[in-house]
Order: sequence, then C-alpha cells, then structure tokens
Amino acid sequence: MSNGAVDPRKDNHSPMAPDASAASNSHGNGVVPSSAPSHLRLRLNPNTEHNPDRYDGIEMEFNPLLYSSLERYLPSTMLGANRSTKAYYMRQLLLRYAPDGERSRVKKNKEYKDKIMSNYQPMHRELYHMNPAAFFVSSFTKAISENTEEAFRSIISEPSPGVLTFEMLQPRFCEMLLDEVEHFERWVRDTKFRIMRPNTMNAYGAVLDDFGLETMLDKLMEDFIRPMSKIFFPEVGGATLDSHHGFVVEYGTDRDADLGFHVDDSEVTLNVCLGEQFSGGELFFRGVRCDKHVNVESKPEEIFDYSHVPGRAVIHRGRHRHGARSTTSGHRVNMLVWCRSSVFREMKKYERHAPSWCAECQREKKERQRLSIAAINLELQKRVGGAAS
Ligand SMILES: O=C(O)CCC(=O)C(=O)O
Ligand SMILES: [Fe+2]
Repeated sequence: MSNGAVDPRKDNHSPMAPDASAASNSHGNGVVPSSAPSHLRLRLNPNTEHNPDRYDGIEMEFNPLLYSSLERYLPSTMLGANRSTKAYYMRQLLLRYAPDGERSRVKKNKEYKDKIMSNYQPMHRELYHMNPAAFFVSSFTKAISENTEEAFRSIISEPSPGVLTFEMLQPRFCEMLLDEVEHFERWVRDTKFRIMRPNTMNAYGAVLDDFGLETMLDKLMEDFIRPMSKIFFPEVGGATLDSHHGFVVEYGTDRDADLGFHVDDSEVTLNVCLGEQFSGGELFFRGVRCDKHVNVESKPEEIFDYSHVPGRAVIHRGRHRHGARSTTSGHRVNMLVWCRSSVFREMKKYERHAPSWCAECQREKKERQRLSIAAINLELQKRVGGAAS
C-alpha cells in the first residue's frame, strides 16, 4: 500500500472480524461514546426538510450513503448532534439487525454458488475429488502419512522463522488447475456472469470454492494442511482449522501487477505457485503482528523475500505481514487456501494476555521484564551499599 500501512485482507464471503484500520479509525475519530443507546427509536416518517451529513471518511462497517439516508429518520432531538455522535447511534441501530444481515449474506452466497454449479460444466472432473497420488509429489504424501515433526522437517525448509516451504504439487495437477481456471473464466466472459473476485485487493483471480472445488479443498485442509499446522503453528489454532477460503490469484502485464503489504483473514495460509512462466512476483515477509501492532515497523531479522517456484508451497501464519512484488513479465498464477479456526477466533475474544505469536508483544514483554530486573538489581545494590556503610 502506498502509505506503508498494512491492509488486513478480507474476502467478500465470510463474516468480517473487526479489522485493525477500522478499529483505530473509529477510536481516532472519537466516534465511540461510552454508553450504548438502548432507548433509541427512529421516526416513522423521514424528515424530508433535513439536510443530512455526509459520512465519507468515517470507516465503519456500513456504507456512508446508508448513514446519510438513515439520518432523516433520527428523532428531531438527535438531528443537531455532531456527525460522530449521529454515526455512532445509527451504527448501533444497524448492528441490531446484523444477524439478519448475516443470514441474508449467507443465503445470497448460496444462491450465487448454486447458479454457477447448475450452469458451469467443469473441464477436468478429476480435480474435484481429492486424489493424493495424482495431485501431490511423493515426498509430500510420504511425510503426511508418517505425520511426525521429523518427517515434515525432512521435506520442509524454513528460510525465515515461520515461513515454511516444500515441494507439493505435481506438474500435471498444476496444468489441469490452470486449464480449469481459464475454462471457468472463459465461461464467465461468454455468459457475462458477474463473478465475485477472491477478495478486496485483486481485480483478477477466481474463488475455487465457488465453482465446485470446495469439498476437495476442505479435504486438503483437513488431511494435509492441518496436520502440518498442528505441529508448526499450534499457538494460532493450527490444530483446529475448520474452514477455508480457496482461490487463485493472477498476475502479469495484462493482470494484477503486484499485491500490497497486508495480513490475511486466516490463521494459516497455504500459497502454492501453479505456474506458468514469469519473472518477478517475489513474496516479501515482514514479521508476525497482532491487531494492535500491525503497523509497527519490522526488525532487520524479519525481512525476508521468497521467489515462487511452480509446484512449490509456502505455508505461513495469516498474521505474518507480507505482499507480492510486481510480476514484471509473463503470467503468474498461485493457489491460496486461507485456513481458519473458529475455536481460535472465539478464544481470542477472551484472551487477556499478549499473544505469544506477535513478535512485538513478545518484545514489549521482554523489555518490561528487563526493566523490572534492572530496578530490582538497583534496589538490591542500594541496600547492600547502605548495609556496608
Ligand atoms: O501473490 C502471492 O503469491 C501472494 C498472495 C497473497 O498473499 C494472498 O492472496 O493473500
Ligand atoms: Fe496474503
């Protein structure tokens, strides 16, 4: 991103956790007074003479236009309040309806998928059922069947802490998936179907779950990603991954060029390069951070660049800040599986301690310990000095 801040990357289809930038903005604008408006009622008819405020620039979950429209329904005593106060009250009101909103979002998504599934004819049907012997290289399936840290370590390299890479996909699988994605995109163009892109930061790419690959990717998560995450990322819910968002991203001169600095909406991300010929497109990593520290600068030892190789996978925590440099020639396609743990997300809400996986929280904790040990030493020296004199 141009201002250097980290973008919490979201997909369009899953419930949104409060993201770092929205949280800091709403506090920064002073939008959140201390008490909730339990008594707030709207007028039955709008006050058409009232000229509502504009709500652009206040980052909250609902569209600014919705706030402007709703403002005319506020009780007359509220109309003279400042913009932040009005926005706060309207947001509380809208949130009361959020569960319904969520239900209708899920329903719409199902309708969207059903429409694709009943019209799209897959090209390679064998992709839609997990077949480890045909999909994966033998070193990977062997390590998975042994399922020990030692077996995984024998195929993995960890060029920077928390960034694990290994050979994963057979060239034939990569080719077939590339064909399938192209075939799907051709169908989208021919039928003028309006597709949803994988997330908020890509203009190209496709959601694999939307055109039939959801069950296969669920199996990929359960039987292949989770066993590794359980060993290497237990502190972010690696053992309890239970849902995923699977998609492909596409880069090149006639596609997206690069991808800004961000964190994923995942606990663990699997990123595998499918091909084809390209130069550039390196992933750059900048350390793991919690919401509070997402924009804290990186330490030199956290700076790491990785060059994609077709068939090779990278697996990392979703909160490991990263981005992709420009693909300067050719065409690069990567498959991503953002894996989530509902248990981890629920427990995070009640967590009081600094998370063990945030490098900055751990640095702060060590600094506090260092200062308190120094203070104790100083006090001891004073006492010893006092006793001696
Ligand atoms: O282009 C890449 O390899 C990175 C993609 C990525 O980080 C993402 O889609 O979340
Ligand atoms: Fe990412």
